[in-house]
Amino acid sequence: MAETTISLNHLVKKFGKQTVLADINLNVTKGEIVGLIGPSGAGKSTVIKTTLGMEVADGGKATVFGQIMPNRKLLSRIGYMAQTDALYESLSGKENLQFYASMKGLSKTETNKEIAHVAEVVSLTPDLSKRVSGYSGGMMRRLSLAIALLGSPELLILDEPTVGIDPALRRQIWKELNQIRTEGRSILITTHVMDEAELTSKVALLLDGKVMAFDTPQALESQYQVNTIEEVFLKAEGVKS
Ligand SMILES: Nc1ncnc2c1ncn2[C@@H]1O[C@H](COP(=O)(O)OP(=O)(O)OP(=O)(O)O)[C@@H](O)[C@H]1O
Repeated sequence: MAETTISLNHLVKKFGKQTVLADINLNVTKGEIVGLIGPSGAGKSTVIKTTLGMEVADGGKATVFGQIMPNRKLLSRIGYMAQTDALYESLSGKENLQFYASMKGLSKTETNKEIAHVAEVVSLTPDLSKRVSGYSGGMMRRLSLAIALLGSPELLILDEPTVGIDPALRRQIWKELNQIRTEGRSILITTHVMDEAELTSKVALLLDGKVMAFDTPQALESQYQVNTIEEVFLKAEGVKS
């Protein structure tokens, strides 16, 4: 059986009186890209934050690499890209990467090699010496993604990594994500871009605080008798109301 990287069992999360996650069950196995989709406000970021232990669950269990989260020791094995960028704007792109590489414990040689690679993946090589305060929103997203990729983590958790990124570069980034998958590493990714959901190993559709559907894109399309994940999404939402 494939090794489980993330396992969410009956996860519950409330904010005050609002139950955002009612009963989340989801597994991500080694070498798999799992796409988390759902309407705005469905709780995708909350799933991610609870998985990482940044939010404390009100019920259920989140394990990563077989260990209950939060667990600080595991964080060095996880590359996380949040929806909001955590960048040092007075530093250059390269200095930001160097800072995060040192946080991840990379050696000087590894740091140089890794920075060259991740900057290339997100097409930031010519802009690395510029201060981040002069970056566009899309460039900041790309730098955040490059930081998450640093050190080849076994697990990547990416919250809408391709927002504000043009189609050609998006394609290049997905090429890298596929490469990561073939290396046996795992990815949990949220997206609003349904074309991207088609590229995942499995799609989890989040509705009403639950995972309403979880399967390969092809299986979901045949189950809902449609041709695209976008139609699955619309049909699932329609069935709800
Ligand atoms: N820290 C918080 N305190 C109170 N409410 C919160 C908090 N974080 C999230 N929520 C609420 O939980 C719900 C789910 O938010 P979340 O950001 O997880 O949704 P999402 O599916 O990621 O949305 P989007 O696609 O728009 O990014 C929303 O109603 C939001 O207002």
